[in-house]
Amino acid sequence: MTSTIVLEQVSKSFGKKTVLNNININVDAGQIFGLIGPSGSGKTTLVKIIVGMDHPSAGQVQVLHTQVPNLGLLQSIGYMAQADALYNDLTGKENLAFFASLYKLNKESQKKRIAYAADLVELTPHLTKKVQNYSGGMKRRLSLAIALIHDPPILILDEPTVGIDPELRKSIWEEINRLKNNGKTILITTHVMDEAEKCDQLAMVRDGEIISNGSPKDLKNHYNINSLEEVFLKAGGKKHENNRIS
Ligand SMILES: Nc1ncnc2c1ncn2[C@@H]1O[C@H](COP(=O)(O)OP(=O)(O)OP(=O)(O)O)[C@@H](O)[C@H]1O
Repeated sequence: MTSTIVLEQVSKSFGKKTVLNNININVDAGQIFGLIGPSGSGKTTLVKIIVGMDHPSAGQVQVLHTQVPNLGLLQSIGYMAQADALYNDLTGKENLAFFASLYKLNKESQKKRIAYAADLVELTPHLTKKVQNYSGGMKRRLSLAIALIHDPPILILDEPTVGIDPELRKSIWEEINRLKNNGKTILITTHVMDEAEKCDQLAMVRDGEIISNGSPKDLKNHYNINSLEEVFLKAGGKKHENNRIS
């Protein structure tokens, strides 16, 4: 298997506060990799470091065998941040077109990709409305569509389904699986344990450290319990053990 995202001994401090401590991660192409952990555990900081928006205080990050940060890599990464970065004065379609042009898609591909991405997140009927009139969930959906607009091989999604209703959440997950089957690498952060179940590999983050990792099944077998929720609670109490289990 080819590793498309590799983190080696990544640490990050803000002033005297260490928020990530010696993180090692390998994500293969065609894999859904889930980062799960409580609020404030360091998931977003980790994701920003992978995208190149933040620098680690120590350690190395490579995406597609290229050292991060690298401007050229942005073309290969679809990033959905936790806070929506949208232009409120523009319509949904204009937002999509703006990002498509940043990625230098030609007119024909722009049209196709906008139609695909808007349809995926069920925003087609709302494309001509200004984003300032969108609900919170619609903004999240537009952000997801933007992350997908240039058909990148790597998708990094920071809590993509927060504020999205269960039916659409289901269809988004179907699409995430389809993308994975097409060889894309998907790294996702989530608080939702039934979403964690859908990942091929998980890393549980707590207080800036990976306290446990492996497939959902590995994690459950290791702790001899049936639900990831319980694994999470149990693993949290054993922070200092070496919990590499696969
Ligand atoms: N720019 C910053 N300066 C100082 N501290 C920061 C900064 N960014 C993040 N932190 C701190 O780093 C820690 C990890 O934050 P982070 O946002 O990565 O957590 P998270 O796991 O993504 O949380 P959530 O699930 O709520 O999004 C927190 O204690 C946060 O306050």
